[in-house]
Amino acid sequence: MNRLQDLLEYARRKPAVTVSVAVAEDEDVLAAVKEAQRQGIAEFLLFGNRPNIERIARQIGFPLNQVSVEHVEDPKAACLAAVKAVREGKADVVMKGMVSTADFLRAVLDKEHGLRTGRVLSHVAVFEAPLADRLMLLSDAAMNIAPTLEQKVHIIENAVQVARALGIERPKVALITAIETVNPDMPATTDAAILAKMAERGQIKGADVDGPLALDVAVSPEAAAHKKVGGPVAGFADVLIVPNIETGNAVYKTLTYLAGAKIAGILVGAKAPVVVTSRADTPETKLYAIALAVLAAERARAPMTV
Ligand SMILES: CCCC(=O)OP(=O)(O)O
Repeated sequence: MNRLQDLLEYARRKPAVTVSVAVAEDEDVLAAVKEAQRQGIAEFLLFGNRPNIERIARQIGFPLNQVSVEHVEDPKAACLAAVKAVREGKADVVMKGMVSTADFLRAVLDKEHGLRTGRVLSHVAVFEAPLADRLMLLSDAAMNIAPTLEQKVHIIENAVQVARALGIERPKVALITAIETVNPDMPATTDAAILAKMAERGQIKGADVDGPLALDVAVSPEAAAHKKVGGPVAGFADVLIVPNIETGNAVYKTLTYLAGAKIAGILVGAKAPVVVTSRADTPETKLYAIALAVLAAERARAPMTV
């Protein structure tokens, strides 16, 4: 797959999954739901304020006759109800609606009703940037605040799993930092060097992993040549692993708002795929994220070993 459009086409060919949406009372969320349903990608269970959902649906010309709507007034309770629908087997995927990521994730991580597996959960965004010739991945923009070295191993593994599901056989993973040398005053560079060595020694499998690499060197062969940085990843990274949530979230939103990129984001490592986009993302972005969740749900049924 080279374009997010390919992802949509893939999802259209698969049997529709059921998506439970937490706090669905939002025009862009419902526009994405409407389009995903029209394209036969997914069916929906909506949780949230029913009168508001019905009003917005009317405004955008979306008859709700094929959608289940459950009235849950309180947004946090709506998140929990949407997550529980997955736990109870009524839905295959849960999706964040018009609610903060923190409130939504609290429900996903709920000890009793949540979707924890014991694995590290991480956010993986797939993006199509106007100046790139391929799909690339970014992690983690939304879940892990300041991951430890061990958590970074799992973040890489989760991203590699998604990359391979997209058809990137052996992803090139760049560990993003500010510089290309190890500086003990910059812990992200020492972590990157350790992770690169771990991959070299087979402790991280299925990918070429290199770092520390600054973003320009990771994605631009010209920048890599100019700075004389070699290696299997420099200039051709498929996956960008950032050191913390601030970097990830800022890159995600820079791609969206300043670079004109298309983007799709989900959480990996839970019992089921979890669609996590920004509240301000467009219906198109939310639709791509649903399609990515379809791919992840499909792969969960027939897992690939990394
Ligand atoms: C993947 C981005 C998550 C995020 O930042 O969500 P909000 O913009 O809704 O806070």
